[in-house]
Amino acid sequence: MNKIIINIFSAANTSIRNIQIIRQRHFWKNMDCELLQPPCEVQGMVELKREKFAKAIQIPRLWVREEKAQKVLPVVKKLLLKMEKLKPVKPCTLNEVDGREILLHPTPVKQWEDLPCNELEQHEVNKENFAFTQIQLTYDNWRADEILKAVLPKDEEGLTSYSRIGHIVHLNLRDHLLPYKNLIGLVLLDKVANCKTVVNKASTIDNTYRNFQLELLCGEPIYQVETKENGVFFEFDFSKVYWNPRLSTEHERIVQMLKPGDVLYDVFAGVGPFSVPAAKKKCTVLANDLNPESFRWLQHNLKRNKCQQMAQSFNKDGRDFILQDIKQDLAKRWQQSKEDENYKIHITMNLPAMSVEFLSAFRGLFERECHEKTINFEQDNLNYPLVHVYSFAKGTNTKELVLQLVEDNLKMPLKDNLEGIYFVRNVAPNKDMYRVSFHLNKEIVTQPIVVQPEEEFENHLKRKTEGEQEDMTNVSQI
Ligand SMILES: C[S@@+](CC[C@H](N)C(=O)[O-])C[C@H]1O[C@@H](n2cnc3c(N)ncnc32)[C@H](O)[C@@H]1O
Repeated sequence: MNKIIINIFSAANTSIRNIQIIRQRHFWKNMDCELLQPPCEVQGMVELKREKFAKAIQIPRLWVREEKAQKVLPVVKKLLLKMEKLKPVKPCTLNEVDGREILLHPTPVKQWEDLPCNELEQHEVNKENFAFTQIQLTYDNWRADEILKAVLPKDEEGLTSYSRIGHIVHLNLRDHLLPYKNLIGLVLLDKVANCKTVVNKASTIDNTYRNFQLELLCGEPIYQVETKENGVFFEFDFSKVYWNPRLSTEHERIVQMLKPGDVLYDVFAGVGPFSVPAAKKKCTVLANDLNPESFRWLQHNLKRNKCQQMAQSFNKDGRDFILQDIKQDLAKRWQQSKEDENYKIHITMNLPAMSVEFLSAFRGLFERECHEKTINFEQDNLNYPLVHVYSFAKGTNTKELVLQLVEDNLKMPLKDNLEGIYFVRNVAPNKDMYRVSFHLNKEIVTQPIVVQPEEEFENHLKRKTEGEQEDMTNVSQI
């Protein structure tokens, strides 16, 4: 089953140019036609009463003899009334003659003259074949977005999107929509194909393992899902690990950079959206996550995709992973480094609220080896990893801000070794997620951060206050 992010009011995201194209092609939006909207009494409904959506309306129709139907249908195809669970063409016997009733859209067709009359008359279909007929609309005839548009307050932003993770629909409802949460859940459960569970993000992600705190809105409390991202299968318990389908494009960007034979060190691997496709691509992978549940599913997903022989997985703090496992693997590679080596080494660090703080672990990582000359840092072709570190930034000049954050934490400016700063996604109004990609270099890995005694004392105080604040508020974001 696929994960998807659905913009349920897709027209809201359609550019003006696209709307014009749609108009030229003669597609009429049902919700622009009052007659085809749900009854106005449903506006503001908090408890879902499906029967309140029943509505009888008069619709233009053509009746044609059975033997003429095949010729006539293409002539009026663009004018058909299209709604959920409604067949616009139905068998219909009139005056004991077998024929078809063709329902037409009431926006473009108000009278016989609105039809391509000349063409129709060539098929012996004329004004007598045209009339208005009554049809009964029900809750079943509208899509989820149409139902919600009719119900939710008109003066505030409606439900614009939701995420799909296997059978789970995941919402992040704004405060003004909370009174409608049960109704929204039921409508989605009714209307989204294969949906069995609807959950709402209960609060900001405020725990170490970054998994969403979920509130079950309706359906079964089953959180074990199977989903597919970029052609790779993932299984996990959505209530216990971090998974965000909105990152699938970014995962794909990184995986596309990798070639068979490359190396990936994934510091905050989660259930493996970078590591599993990389291992599948025959890269050597060292993947780590602190959350024992993520670690378990990471191992499972490597096996599930038959690539566990390419990967080693670790369940420890990211700093220890850098200081111990990345260091050991890199040291081995650098000691055995050959002239014609052409694989690349990548390091992914996706814990955007905090990843930058782990960068200091690279400073002086090989100070001793440099000093003792067990690794030759004078050689030109040393294979320095390309680090992809993710960070959030708020306000304006966000791109400059993330670079500043990286440099502040590395305590070193990025110069030629800066590969690029890339916008990943907008996380909240005024808050963006970025990737800063840069190469480690000799200065970074051989020169430790020198902390002045006063600065050390200040940092100690700062860490202490920050720690206390975090304990008190316990709030941070993804
Ligand atoms: C934002 S998620 C990213 C997961 C995955 N790489 C992705 O792109 O979807 C961050 C991950 O870091 C893990 N994590 C949090 N703190 C950590 C730490 N100190 N050391 C290692 N992993 C940590 C969490 O359990 C979570 O799986």
